[in-house]
Amino acid sequence: MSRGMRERLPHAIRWVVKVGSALVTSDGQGVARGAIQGWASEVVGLRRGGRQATLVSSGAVAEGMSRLGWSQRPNALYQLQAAAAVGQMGVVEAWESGFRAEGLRTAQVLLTHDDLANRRRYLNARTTLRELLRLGVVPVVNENDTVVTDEIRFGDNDTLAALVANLVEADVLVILTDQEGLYDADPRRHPEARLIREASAEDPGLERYCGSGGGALGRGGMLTKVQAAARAARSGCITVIASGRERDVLARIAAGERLGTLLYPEREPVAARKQWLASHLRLRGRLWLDEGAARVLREAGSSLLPVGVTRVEGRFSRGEMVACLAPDGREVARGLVNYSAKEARQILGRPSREIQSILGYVDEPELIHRDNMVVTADGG
Ligand SMILES: Nc1ncnc2c1ncn2[C@@H]1O[C@H](COP(=O)(O)OP(=O)(O)O)[C@@H](O)[C@H]1O
Ligand SMILES: N[C@@H](CCC(=O)OP(=O)(O)O)C(=O)O
Repeated sequence: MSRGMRERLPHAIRWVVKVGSALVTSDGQGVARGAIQGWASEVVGLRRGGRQATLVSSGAVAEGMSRLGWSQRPNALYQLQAAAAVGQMGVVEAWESGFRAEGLRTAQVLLTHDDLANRRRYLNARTTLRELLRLGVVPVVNENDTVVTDEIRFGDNDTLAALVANLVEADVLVILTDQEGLYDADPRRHPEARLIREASAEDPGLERYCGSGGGALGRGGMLTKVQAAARAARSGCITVIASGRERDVLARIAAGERLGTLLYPEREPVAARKQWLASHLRLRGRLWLDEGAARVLREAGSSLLPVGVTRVEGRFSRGEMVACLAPDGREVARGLVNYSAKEARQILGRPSREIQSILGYVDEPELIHRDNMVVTADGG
C-alpha cells in the first residue's frame, strides 16, 4: 500500500507535529525562540490550507537544566522532574508567544501514557483535544513529567506523539528531529549511512537500523520514533520523520515533496480503526435500538443519541465498548459509550437536550459518537 502515500499528504486534514528536545532548546542552549516562531508560522500555513494541527513539544527537561545551570542531565528521578517543571514554563511560554504573534491561541495539555490507557480518561482527553481544535486553538502537548517515572527516564515523547495521533485520529504524524530522517545506521557514528526514503511502518526490520539512545538531550533516539510510527500506523496514520531545521519543512511535506523518511500504514484508516476497536476492547453491554436509530446507524453511520435507545443491558462505565442491537436482535454497530449503564438507563428514550436536567450534567449529547463507533451490519 506504499504507492501514492506522498500524494496523500496534500489532502491530509489532521496533523500531529512532534518537536524534539534538541530542536526546541537549540541543543540545550535555551528555548529556541526563533525556531519555535518559525514552526508556529508553519503550523499557521497548514491551518490556512484547512488542516488541523496538534503539537507535541519536548524540551522541558533540557530547558529546565539550562535554567537551573545544570550541564549534565541528572539521573535522579526527582531532579529530572524538578527540571521538567521549571523548563515546561519556558517551553509553553515560547510556543504561546510564537503563536500569539501569528494571531492564534494555544493550550497546554499535559498527559501521561496511563491517561490514554484508561478508557474514561482516554475519552476525556479526546473530547478536550477535539474541542480545542474545533475552537481553533493549537494544543501543545507534553508528558506530565511530575507524575510519570519510566517515561521521563527514557524520554519517550515519540510514543506520546503516537498516542496523541491515535487519539485525534491524525492522518499524519510528523516527527521533527535533528537528522534528515531515518538512516540505515546512526549517522553520528556512520557518516556513510544512507537515508531511507520510504518503508512500511510495520516492517520489523527497521529497528535494526536504530543506534542505541539519542543525542545528549533527547533520549529516545530513532528506535522510539520507529516504534511510534508502528503504533500510529495501527490507526491508519502516516508518519514522516524529518529535520526540523529544514526550511519550510511542514509546508513542503504537505505539498508532497520527498523530504525525510515516510513510514506508511499497511491498512486503510477506517479498517485500522475498526480493527483497533474490535481487537482491543471487550464488550461490556448491549443497547437495544428502535427501528429508526438502527436504520440511521446502518445507513448513514450517524452517532447514537439516547432518544433511539429502548433498553440497556449490562454494567459498563463511560469509555467502555457496547454493542448496538436492532429490534430483531441483530448487531448493528459497536462503539465506546459516553455514559455509564446507570446513566444510560436514565436518559434512554429522551432527547439530548434533557440530559442536563435528568443527570445534572452533560458529558456529550450522543450516547456513542460516530467517530467512536464501527458499523458491523452490512447495510441491509
Ligand atoms: N538510524 C538512525 N538514523 C538517524 N538517526 C539515528 C539513527 N540511529 C540513532 N540515531 C540517533 O537518534 C538521534 C535523534 O534522537 P533524539 O536525540 O532522541 O531526538 P529528539 O530529541 O528529536 O527526539 C539522532 O541525532 C541520531 O544520533
Ligand atoms: N517530557 C520530556 C520529554 C523528553 C523527550 O522525550 O525528549 P525527545 O526525545 O527529545 O522528544 C521533556 O519535555 O523534557
